[in-house]
Amino acid sequence: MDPREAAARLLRDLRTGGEGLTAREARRRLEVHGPNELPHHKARQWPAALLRQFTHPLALLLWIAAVLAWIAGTRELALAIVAVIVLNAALAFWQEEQAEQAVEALGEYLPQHSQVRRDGRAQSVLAAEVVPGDVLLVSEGDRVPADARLLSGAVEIDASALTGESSPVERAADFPDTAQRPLDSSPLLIFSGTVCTGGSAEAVVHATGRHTELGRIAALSARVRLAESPLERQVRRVAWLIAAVATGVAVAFLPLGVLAGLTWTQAFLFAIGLLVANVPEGLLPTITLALAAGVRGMARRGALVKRLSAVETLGSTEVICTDKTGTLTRNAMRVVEARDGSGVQATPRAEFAAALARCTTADERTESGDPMELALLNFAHSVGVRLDAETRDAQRARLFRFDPHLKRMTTVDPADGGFVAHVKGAPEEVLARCTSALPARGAAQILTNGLRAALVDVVNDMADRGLRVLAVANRSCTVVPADRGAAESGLCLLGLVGLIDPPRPEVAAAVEACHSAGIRVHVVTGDNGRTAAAIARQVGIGADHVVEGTALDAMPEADLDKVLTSGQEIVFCRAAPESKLRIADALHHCRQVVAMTGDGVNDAPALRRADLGVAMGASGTDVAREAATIVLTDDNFATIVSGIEEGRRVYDNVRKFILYIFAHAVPEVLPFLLFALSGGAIPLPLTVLQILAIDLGTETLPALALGRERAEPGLMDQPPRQRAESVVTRRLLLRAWGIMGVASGILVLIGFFAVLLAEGWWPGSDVAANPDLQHAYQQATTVTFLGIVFCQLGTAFASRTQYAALRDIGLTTNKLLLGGCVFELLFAAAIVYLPPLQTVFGTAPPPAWAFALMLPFPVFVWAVDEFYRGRGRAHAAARTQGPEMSTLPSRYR
Ligand SMILES: Nc1ncnc2c1ncn2[C@@H]1O[C@H](COP(=O)(O)OP(=O)(O)OP(=O)(O)O)[C@@H](O)[C@H]1O
Repeated sequence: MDPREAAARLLRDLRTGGEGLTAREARRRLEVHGPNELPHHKARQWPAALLRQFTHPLALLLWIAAVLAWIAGTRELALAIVAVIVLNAALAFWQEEQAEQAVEALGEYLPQHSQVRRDGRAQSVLAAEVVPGDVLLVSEGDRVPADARLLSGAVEIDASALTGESSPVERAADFPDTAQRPLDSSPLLIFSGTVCTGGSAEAVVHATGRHTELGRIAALSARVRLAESPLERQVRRVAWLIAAVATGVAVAFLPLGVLAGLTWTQAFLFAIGLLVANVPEGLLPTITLALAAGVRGMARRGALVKRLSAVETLGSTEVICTDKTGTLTRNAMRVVEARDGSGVQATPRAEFAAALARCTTADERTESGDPMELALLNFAHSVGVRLDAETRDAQRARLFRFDPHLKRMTTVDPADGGFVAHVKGAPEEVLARCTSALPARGAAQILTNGLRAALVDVVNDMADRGLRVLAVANRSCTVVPADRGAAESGLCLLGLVGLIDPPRPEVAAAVEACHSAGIRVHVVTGDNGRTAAAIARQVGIGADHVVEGTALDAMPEADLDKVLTSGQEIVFCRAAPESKLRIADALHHCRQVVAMTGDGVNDAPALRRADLGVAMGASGTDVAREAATIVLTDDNFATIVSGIEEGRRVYDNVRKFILYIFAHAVPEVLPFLLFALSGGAIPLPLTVLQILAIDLGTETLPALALGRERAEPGLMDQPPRQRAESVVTRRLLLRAWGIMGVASGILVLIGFFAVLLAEGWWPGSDVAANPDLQHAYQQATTVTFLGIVFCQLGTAFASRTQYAALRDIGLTTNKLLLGGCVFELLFAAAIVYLPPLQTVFGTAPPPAWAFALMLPFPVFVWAVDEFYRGRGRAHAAARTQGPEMSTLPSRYR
């Protein structure tokens, strides 16, 4: 079948007609052709993904270490390293699978719908259920769900997803078709994956699912991999840095170890151990998983994130530019006030109500269409005028759609042998085109300057009360006007309507949360400045400055930058769709991280330009959803704020486990330094395999559990993180190494020496030569090992907060961490008490009193850090007594 053959033949070949299929036939075809989806190619890729885990550079470093250990004759160490590689690869593979699943599962939250004609009427069906032979109704903002051939109408199509060509192309049912290949563009065909950016058309579907052009291309191209986020990139860099330092330390240890009395082989093995222990190979997948968990958390709260990196960007959001209708307000419009042509409150005359009933594309019966137009239809109905949508559309002679630049819409309808143009739109636009006005009673009067001024006052008064005001006008004509200009001139003002759209109840609290989190909220709307400012103030947005669209257009870049960095909250009103792009651009230039909402086709460029494009899932167009990074399933402003909180929490948690993992470095390296610096007079307090047991065994689960920590109190009371700030800060290093690391290092050495000295050891004694001392030495290294495990328990609890006190979050609130600690202790006990493991790890059960000595270790390590954090809070509180109180985060107060 050739989709370019004559329409009638194609319809016959597809066994359908202009009225579409019956629902029953569509169901049958769905059975035959399968769902209109592209096949997932997930499972086939896993061997490659798993293999990647064994061959990434850090793993290769470990392989080299294993081979060297094997050559040096220590099979045990070589095998242990291979075990480490395998375990890590398995864990990383699992973590990445989880992350991918989290992102893939998002599709289920937001199924795409398409308009088709079935059983002779238009209806919305799941895009996955569109079948060949369906008649599609495509209009502005829709994603084309399948390959189809136009039957009537004309559309503008953005085919960039398919062809890479960025400028939209025209497609019309009545264009002559001279194209060579379909994709280059027969003017009659529209393809799955492209989007309609203007116009409307009907088209019959001829291919679905993998039989579409998109399906053919998708089958050829490999799966898109998760793009690396800046955080992951940063952490990768940190991981490399640490690997380089570990290698450096290991190489430096070689001569030092030999000088201290080790043989070259021993020193060599030791160096390898140090290297293996400190290469942070598990760091990256753990972070990917934390981000993916964040994606899941956000999806539960109604924000679908399309890229992992958006989680962290959300956390650093500084400015939100939001729409008004539907996002701040409920989008439940209702007419509450009507005025006649002279501005006096009155019940509308028949002409006025007829204009409302005709100048619309909404359908009251099916409740489809613009909510504002539905509210107007409802109002017309309440004053006695009702017109069924099909008759209205059939009678209409001409439609000039609502244009967001012109802010008005017009229909030309038949009346008394001639025609009437019905116009509605923003009052200033309509008034400027009126020459007369019709009062509630009597004949039309000339629209004098005095009356105009009075009407403007009335509009302002209504807008100040938060009402959206529309002016309605008409004009009789004998023939259908040739163009928009002719239809919309010399009008007679029929009156004004005021619509109320109450704010969403949860928005005020969300705005307040933004303010305490140091985030500014600007409103960008096509509505009147007074209305927008009134609504903004109702929900607590400052609206310190109102910028009209025309003023914005005339504003030089430098002035716009100044306004945007002034710290004020701004209402941009009567904004053209392009204004959003300009604002996004300016904020980007001022290096402010901006989340920008949008729902229309025209918003797509701004959504792409903003750091975070936020599209409306319920009311937005497919085009906006495609361009955005985040889709709100409930269109609610408050959901953005929940997303920001979630983003901050995830980022904080990444820091928490980096802190925890870093803290063990000091108590592990200090013993070696001591050994080397003492020239061997002090025996090595910790063996290589014991280090491996800590880093790659006991610590893994508590670290993962920290990635799931709940939000810390005061999280939303601090200013946004700076874009340039690294995930590893100086404060983090101070806490990890300088505070908890040093405390742990001292404690474990106390334990080690206490056991040795108690058994009669003295510096310089040869522990290998004396059998009694040999056992004491094994017990002492075991105490070092256990000491580190105990200290890390304290570190884990201290790492749970960055600023807050542990009592503020509760000791037992992270159940996963409690489980992780139990695992840590059981693992350590197995290494100390199970005979086969004793042989491998060189451990011996220490005396009971040593346990009594170690018991307070966790509390001590936690307490030093608690004291440090407490002092930080006290300092900040003292500073906030100063004049800059309001600029400091309240978590310090
Ligand atoms: N269907 C319509 N017919 C006629 N005029 C309309 C229509 N919709 C909106 N207008 C007028 O155009 C103005 C801008 O509307 P538009 O829908 O572009 O604003 P918006 O930016 O979406 O507003 P908001 O931020 O409130 O969602 C409105 O204030 C109104 O005066």
